[in-house]
Amino acid sequence: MLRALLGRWRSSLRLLQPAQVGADRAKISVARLDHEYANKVVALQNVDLNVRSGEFVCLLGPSGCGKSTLLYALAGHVVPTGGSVSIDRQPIHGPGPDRLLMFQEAALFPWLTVRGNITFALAARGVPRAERRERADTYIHRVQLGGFEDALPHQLSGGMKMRASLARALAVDPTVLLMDEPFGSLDAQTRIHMQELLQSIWVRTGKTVVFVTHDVHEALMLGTRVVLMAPRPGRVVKDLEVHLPMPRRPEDAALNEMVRHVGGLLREVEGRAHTTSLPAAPARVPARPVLRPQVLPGP
Ligand SMILES: Nc1ncnc2c1ncn2[C@@H]1O[C@H](COP(=O)(O)OP(=O)(O)OP(=O)(O)O)[C@@H](O)[C@H]1O
Repeated sequence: MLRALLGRWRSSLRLLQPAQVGADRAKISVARLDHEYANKVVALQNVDLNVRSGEFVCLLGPSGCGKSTLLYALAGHVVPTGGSVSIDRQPIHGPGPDRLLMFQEAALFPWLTVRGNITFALAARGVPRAERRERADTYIHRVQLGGFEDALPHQLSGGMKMRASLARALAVDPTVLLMDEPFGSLDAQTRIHMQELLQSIWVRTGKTVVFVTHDVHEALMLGTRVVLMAPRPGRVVKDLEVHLPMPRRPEDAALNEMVRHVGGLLREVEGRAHTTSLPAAPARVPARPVLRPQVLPGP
């Protein structure tokens, strides 16, 4: 039984080599990305990442490893100090309507109803008035908020606000959805519920999603890929493809075996980060760090 289980999770998690997702086939292409903040912190160094259309990529790593900086570079809110980011082979020079960034806060206008928040966003994107209400209601139902169309944000729970925010994000139909720990402030049960909801919506829409988290279980519940990052300097250390069928259940045994394994990798990264002595102003590390990936068995 145990052997069968181990066999199942091992064959479901594969180490991905950069060449396996070529830039030519990628929806999002990040090449040799560097970012150094004004205070000399090297948030990202030499990051390569290609994301295929319809992938759900989770950026996982300890605090300070550059997950958000990478996400904001994709959103166009951070202008990297080196390298390039392109979407559909078009270089990114700033924010654009093809990408939508979601945060931990639902960021709803408090004076607008749930429907009003969504129709406002649709108006801002140039959706004709006649279409806005119907489209808003479609997504309100999709996130299971039917009956709350006319509720104001203060009348909603944290999870409901996040569902409203998700409905708004989906209604404007970006090509790429960028999510920065969106469920980080929710209680454990609501968080699981939101993960299940997001999964079912993703299965249905096939959106390209890049999702930042430091929670291994969340990454493996949601991701078709988990990109493990390490800090000082921020970099990618492992790119893992997750072949577990969707929808995934939080209690699934194979998923939880995988969580234990990836959790071990994360602890290794965290351990190394803590033993690294930091100079007061971290200098730029000249070469890409030597990685010794623990190669997982292939298919
Ligand atoms: N605006 C900024 N100015 C200076 N340094 C910054 C700025 N934003 C982030 N940093 C630094 O860059 C590094 C990467 O930060 P980033 O927020 O991208 O990491 P993260 O992995 O998302 O962390 P967390 O999980 O804590 O949000 C950190 O050392 C952080 O202190």
